[in-house]
Amino acid sequence: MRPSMLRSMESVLRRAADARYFSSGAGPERKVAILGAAGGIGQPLSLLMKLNPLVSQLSLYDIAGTPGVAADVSHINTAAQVAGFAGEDQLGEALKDSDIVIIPAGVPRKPGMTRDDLFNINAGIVKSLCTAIAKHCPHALVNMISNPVNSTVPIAAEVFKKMGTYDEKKLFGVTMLDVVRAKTFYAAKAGVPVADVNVPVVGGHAGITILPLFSQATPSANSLSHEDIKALTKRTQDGGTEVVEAKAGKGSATLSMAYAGAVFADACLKGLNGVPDVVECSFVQSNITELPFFASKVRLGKNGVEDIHGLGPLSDFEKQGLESLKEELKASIEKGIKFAKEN
Ligand SMILES: NC(=O)c1ccc[n+]([C@@H]2O[C@H](COP(=O)([O-])OP(=O)(O)OC[C@H]3O[C@@H](n4cnc5c(N)ncnc54)[C@H](O)[C@@H]3O)[C@@H](O)[C@H]2O)c1
Ligand SMILES: O=C(O)C[C@H](O)C(=O)O
Repeated sequence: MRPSMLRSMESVLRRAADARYFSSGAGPERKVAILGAAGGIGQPLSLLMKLNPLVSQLSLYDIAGTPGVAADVSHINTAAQVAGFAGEDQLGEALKDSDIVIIPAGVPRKPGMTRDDLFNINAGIVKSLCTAIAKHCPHALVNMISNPVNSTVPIAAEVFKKMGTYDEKKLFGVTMLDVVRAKTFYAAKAGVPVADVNVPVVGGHAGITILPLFSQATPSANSLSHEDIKALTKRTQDGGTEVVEAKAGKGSATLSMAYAGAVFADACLKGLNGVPDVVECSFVQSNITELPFFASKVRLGKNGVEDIHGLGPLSDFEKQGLESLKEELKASIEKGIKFAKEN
């Protein structure tokens, strides 16, 4: 038998073994903490993580309201043990021994606001939560949802550096909702089954910094015109604003974000548990461009980020998009770093 055939058989067998291992519920013990668990994203995300068989302990923290959310979710007959924690006094206990911390804490946008308008409030929230993470679970993977992600991830990195716990492989800006949207919009336009679709989304998570690479979408749809691709790109970049306007003052995406956050956390758990070839897009410390943080496909493994994929071949339209996003993304990253250094 050829070595390449042997290798691919080995990989099939490994996947089958993984599937049996996890579906039996016999995986390693994993604790997931959600900070901001009583909020619009936090509640449905708590529900979805309670349904995940890879989670053994689910720790729900917020400044208030979490005992109720935890009691409610805890009645679901799945294996994860749920505990609710409210108020700063209980933050340490909520975080202790966590493998993954998901952060949807902070204020959402109202119509007319940019994500950067949230900076003044959310930067401080993220800073204090990350300080507590560094103290109580310094080895956890951190999934940052709070906006503006282009700045909150650099803030988290600086806080961890100050505390001496920074590991760039363990800090993720959650940009999965951009991928979820790009897949949905592309499938509808191209007339292909949405479950089969893959679209990388790179850059950052705000307006033009969100760059979907439809030229790399699969299954490929040659029927789409340049105008179609431009419109799909714009809709993906404006997806958050579409929801903010439709909610008319009652917040931003919560349900689709909870779904996207749960998919991304599941990928992180699979990576930690040694499942091979887990690849998702995320905003991470990166050197694939001149910017210090950048979203692209990353392979997730036992240490968090195992590999950062390059951008791959880009269309002229995407090359232009890449150049156009750099100035704004650089400024948002620098704003986060400056805040963390000065506060
Ligand atoms: N990354 C993304 O793709 C994405 C998508 C949607 C929303 N978001 C962002 O997620 C954040 C939350 O959105 P939401 O709709 O859930 O808002 P929300 O107001 O409904 O919930 C936020 C929760 O955070 C809690 N909170 C505030 N300060 C806290 C602290 N110090 N510690 C713990 N919890 C605290 C609040 O009590 C509240 O329960 C916003 O910043 C929003 O912009 C990001
Ligand atoms: O748009 C927002 O403010 C929330 C979030 O970043 C989103 O993309 O839905």
